[in-house]
Formats: sequence, structure tokens, C-alpha cells
Amino acid sequence: MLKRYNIILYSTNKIVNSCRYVSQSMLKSTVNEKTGIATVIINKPPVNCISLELLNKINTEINKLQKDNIRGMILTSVRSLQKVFCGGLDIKEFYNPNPDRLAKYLTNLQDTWLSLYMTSFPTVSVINGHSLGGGCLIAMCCDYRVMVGPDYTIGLNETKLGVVPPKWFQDTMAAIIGHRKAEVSVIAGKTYTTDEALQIGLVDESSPDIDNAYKKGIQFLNSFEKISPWAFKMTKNISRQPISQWLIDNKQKDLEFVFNYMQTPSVQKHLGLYLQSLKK
Ligand SMILES: CCCCC/C=C\CCC/C=C/CC(=O)SCCNC(=O)CCNC(=O)[C@H](O)C(C)(C)COP(=O)(O)OP(=O)(O)OC[C@H]1O[C@@H](n2cnc3c(N)ncnc32)[C@H](O)[C@@H]1OP(=O)(O)O
Repeated sequence: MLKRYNIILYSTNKIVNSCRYVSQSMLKSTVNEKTGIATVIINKPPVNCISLELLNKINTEINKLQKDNIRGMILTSVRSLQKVFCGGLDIKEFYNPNPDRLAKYLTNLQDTWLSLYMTSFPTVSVINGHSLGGGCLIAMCCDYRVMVGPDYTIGLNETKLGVVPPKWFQDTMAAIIGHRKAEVSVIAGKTYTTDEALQIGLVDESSPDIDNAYKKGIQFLNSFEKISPWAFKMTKNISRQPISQWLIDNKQKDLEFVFNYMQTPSVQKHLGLYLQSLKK
């Protein structure tokens, strides 16, 4: 029994052979050959909002890392943006959309969420700036969150744009902070400062600077050194499967709901006004 356990540990804990560096301009990914830890950096100025192209790159990279047998991953934003981790989904993808592209976008978002939420390796988001809407969602997909503070904000603010966060957005938050707090949060489109997010458990740790936040992220990943990767993967799977299975079983229905309401005149009007308010 012990021997079998050791074999599993060895075969899945193998450190990647070489340092891989992928720079796809919008997304930079490095794997440290000594530690087997990947750092994935979103780099899409000015605010790292998620276009269809960026979504594709994130999903492709997660799937690659999945095959690479890495030991863990840190997801963060390029430092030069200074105050934004991720400005959310690109609202321009929803405003006066091309229907084919909109359908592609929504499908890719479902797939990317499934990949990121269900990784078989531990993940940490180092939230080095504002993290709103879809930005909050990708941070919440990770197993651990360290947020730089005190001046940044995080939250699912979709209702403020006149749109509806799908069930799996809401479930992802409820799994972290509990149903009641998540309900109050999403219906009001609430955003939280770093301290508030720490207080309600939306983030696990806060840090006054990025380097320290990154260190805390690495510490979290190192805490799995003595955990069998197989046991980690199976346990996480059991914990997250009910939420992910809902989406797998309801992908088409979920897609049609958003695809249809997104193109209604009243939703389009709200989105237009919100985009305008950002420009001011
Ligand atoms: C079937 C599958 C269903 C899947 C679900 C799909 C849909 C569900 C419903 C829709 C869900 C949407 C989720 C979202 O993520 S909505 C977006 C939420 N994000 C926000 O509300 C953030 C908005 N941005 C800001 O608050 C600020 O920009 C900031 C991030 C705090 C940064 O502030 P600052 O540094 O001052 O930068 P500016 O405000 O000046 O912005 C610069 C520039 O960028 C444009 N911009 C900002 N955010 C977005 C965005 N999310 N999308 C598109 N564009 C954005 C902003 O308009 C400025 O543009 P200009 O330079 O042209 O003026």
C-alpha cells in the first residue's frame, strides 16, 4: 500500500524538465524549473479587461500547464499596470455585439472557468490591483487569494451594469464566503476594499506590497509539498464538482439565457451608459 502511494507521488510530482517561457503578449507564463511553480501574468493594458483573444490565451495556457505536471500556479497582473489586477470582462464584447462572436465569447468563458476552477494543481491569485466582475471571478477560481491593499476593490459588480452574473459566478462566490453574504453581495453588485474583502473571507490574506503578496502565494503553494498531488486533485474535485457539474449539465441553457438577454434593447442601453461613465 505504501509502495503504491509512493509511486503515485513520484509520477505526479515530477518537476518539469525545463524552464518554459511563453509570452503571448497579453499573457506571460513562466515555469520555474527548480520549483515546478508557474507564474502566469496578465498583460493587457490599460486595465487587463478580458477580450475573446485573452480568454482563449488564458484557457490554452491553463490546459498546457495541466499537461506539464506543474506543482502550482500563481496568477497575477503585470506590475506596470500598477493598480489593476483585472478590470473584468471586456464590456465591448457585449455592447452592440456581433452575434457569432458573442456566442464564441460566452462559450469560451464557460470553458475557461471550468479549466481554471478545476485545475488539478494548487493555484493562487496575487491580486495586485482592482479586480471587478470577471476579474473577481478568475481570482475566486483560484484555491487561495492574496490581495494587495489597502486601496483596491474587488467584487462581482455585474448588476451595476444591468446584467446578471450567471449561477456559476454566484456559486463560486458562495463557496468562498457563504450563500447569504454572496447573495447580498451579488444582488447589490457590491465591491469591497482589501480590508473588507479580508474581513468577509473573500480573500485569504492581504499585503501592503506585491513582493510580499507573491511570497505569501509561494508559501501557500509550498504548504502542499508533503501532500500527494493525487490526493489534492481528488479532494479538490470532490469539493468543487457540484458547482462545475451544474455548468457541464446546463451549458446550452446557460449560454442561451445570456446570449438572448444581452442583446435586448434595455440591457444594451445600460451597457452603453456604463461604458460612457467609464470614459468620463
Ligand atoms: C453563457 C456564459 C455566460 C458567461 C457570463 C457572461 C456574461 C455575464 C454577464 C456579463 C458579465 C460581466 C462581468 C464583467 O466583468 S463586467 C465588467 C466589470 N468591470 C468593471 O465594471 C470595471 C470597470 N472599470 C473600472 O472601474 C476602471 O476602469 C478600473 C478597472 C478601476 C481602472 O480605473 P482606471 O485606471 O482609472 O482606468 P479607466 O477607468 O480610465 O479605464 C481605462 C480605459 O479602459 C476602459 N475600460 C475599463 N474597464 C473596462 C471593461 N471592463 N471593459 C471594457 N473597457 C474597459 C475604460 O473605458 C477606458 O477606456 P478609454 O481609454 O477608451 O476611455
